[in-house]
Amino acid sequence: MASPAEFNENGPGKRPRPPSLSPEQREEKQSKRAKSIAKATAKRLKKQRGHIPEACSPEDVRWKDITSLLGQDAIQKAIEDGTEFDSPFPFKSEVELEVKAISSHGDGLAQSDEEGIKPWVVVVPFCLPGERVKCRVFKNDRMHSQADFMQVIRPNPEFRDDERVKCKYFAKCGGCQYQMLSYETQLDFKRNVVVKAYKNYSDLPEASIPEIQPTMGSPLQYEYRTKITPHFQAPPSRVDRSTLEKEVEAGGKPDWLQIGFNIQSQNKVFDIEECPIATRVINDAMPGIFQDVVKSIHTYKKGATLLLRDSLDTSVDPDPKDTSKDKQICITSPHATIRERVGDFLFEYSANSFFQNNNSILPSLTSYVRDAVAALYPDPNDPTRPTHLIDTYCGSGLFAITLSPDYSTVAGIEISADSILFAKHNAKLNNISSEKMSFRKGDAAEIFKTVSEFPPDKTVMVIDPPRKGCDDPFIEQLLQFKPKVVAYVSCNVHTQARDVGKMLRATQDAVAGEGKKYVLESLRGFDLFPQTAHVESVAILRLV
Ligand SMILES: C[S@@+](CC[C@H](N)C(=O)[O-])C[C@H]1O[C@@H](n2cnc3c(N)ncnc32)[C@H](O)[C@@H]1O
Repeated sequence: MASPAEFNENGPGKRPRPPSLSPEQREEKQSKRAKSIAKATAKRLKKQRGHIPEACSPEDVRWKDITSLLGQDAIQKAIEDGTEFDSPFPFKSEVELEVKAISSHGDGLAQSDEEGIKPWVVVVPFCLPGERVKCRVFKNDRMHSQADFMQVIRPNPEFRDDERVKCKYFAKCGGCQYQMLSYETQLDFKRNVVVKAYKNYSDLPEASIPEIQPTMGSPLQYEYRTKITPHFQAPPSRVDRSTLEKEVEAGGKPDWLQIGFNIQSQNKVFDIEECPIATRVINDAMPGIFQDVVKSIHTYKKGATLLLRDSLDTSVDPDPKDTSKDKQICITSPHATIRERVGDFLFEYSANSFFQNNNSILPSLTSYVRDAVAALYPDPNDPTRPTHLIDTYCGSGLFAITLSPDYSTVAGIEISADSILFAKHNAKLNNISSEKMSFRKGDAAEIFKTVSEFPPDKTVMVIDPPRKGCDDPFIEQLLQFKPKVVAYVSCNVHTQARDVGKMLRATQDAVAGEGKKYVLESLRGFDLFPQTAHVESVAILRLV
């Protein structure tokens, strides 16, 4: 027999019908429900928004790689189910996974092969597609986790040969994760980064993107880096300064003092004795420089970053033609002047300002840009051949000076006052007259105010911005000025793809039917940083 609770006017086992609500009560109830849904949605969106990375940021580039591995359907389903943040791998769990792909930053993208595990990617450094790895999860994010590499369980011999690794800190240090690869494979992987960048960020039809050329390799694959910046932390507060002073005077090195680079994925420094990608003079100078830090560590209140830069000896008079007195030295003062040769040109710049960090590839890089533009005008008597060059984001004049033999008039612009002083000095050093070449300090977009006498249809514009790429006012003014050729050199192929896409699309829309639009003539990656996943890229655009 049914109990009173089970037996009611609606019949046995049925819930009692709630008393009917007045219209006001119903309205109040609906409004409460709407508010609570809005609050939950806002909370959820806030959580999600925190996870939506800025376009072209490293997180966004990684997300594109993850999306491509998981597929849009799996992501859409997880969003609909509200499970895109529910990791199957708890924090600190140790898991064995299959590496399915490599990200644009050189990390393995791994997945579980266990049945029933939801679509999820684990980003693991130091492993390669086709390998089985063991890793420890340290962060969970949207549809992916990040993990520390622990061990390769099943290597992929097609790619990996650990005998190739030259650095004793491999997999402890966060850098140089491609050392187990042949150099050929490193260049292939980097070419694929350029391919993906243009696919994901240019928003251009496939037909507008030329076949991406093989990545230009670096003549030196170790001992190439002309600048390194190891760092160390200040004495902990528990340490008594005078005891410390006595300890270091007696030749001791406190255990807590580590001078070097950060441990992979940690904010913790480890001691280094060498850095095989840094030049020989930097490695030779390193022990003495570190010893000076140890001796004076009691004087530091904060941690510090050291600067070690390879330079020609600047106590010798500079001579672009005479290399007989060239001697490499290691410079540590940020206020010193650094000197380098690039092909037949000599450059000087302030130690604390920008200069490319791999001198060995600079002649190939600069002559590639020069030749790629010249190749568009194979006939030397072609009256349409460009005569004017504008070097934007010019630093101390690298492209303006090395390309200058092909042009009658050259202008450069750069935001750093120091670099502009050196650009002017470098023009003189290389015997280029101030009538032919001028530099000014300012935001890149300001160049358009000063080049009114430059004929746009005979002007080549080099663009070499920082990682964030060009800002919109710059691109807008470039599109008004319309230089005949644009050579876009970039240390971030993703922002380059975005900017090149804007330039092509804008001219396509603005002058449809008139026949004046930018086309992408060529695209090529440059390996300025062998053993790392980083790639630079040169895009040549022409107005046709
Ligand atoms: C990637 S470096 C290239 C420098 C030079 N082309 C070279 O290869 O040595 C980018 C340069 O852009 C400069 N820069 C950054 N923002 C700028 C801006 N808004 N306008 C002009 N120059 C800028 C930096 O100071 C830096 O020298």
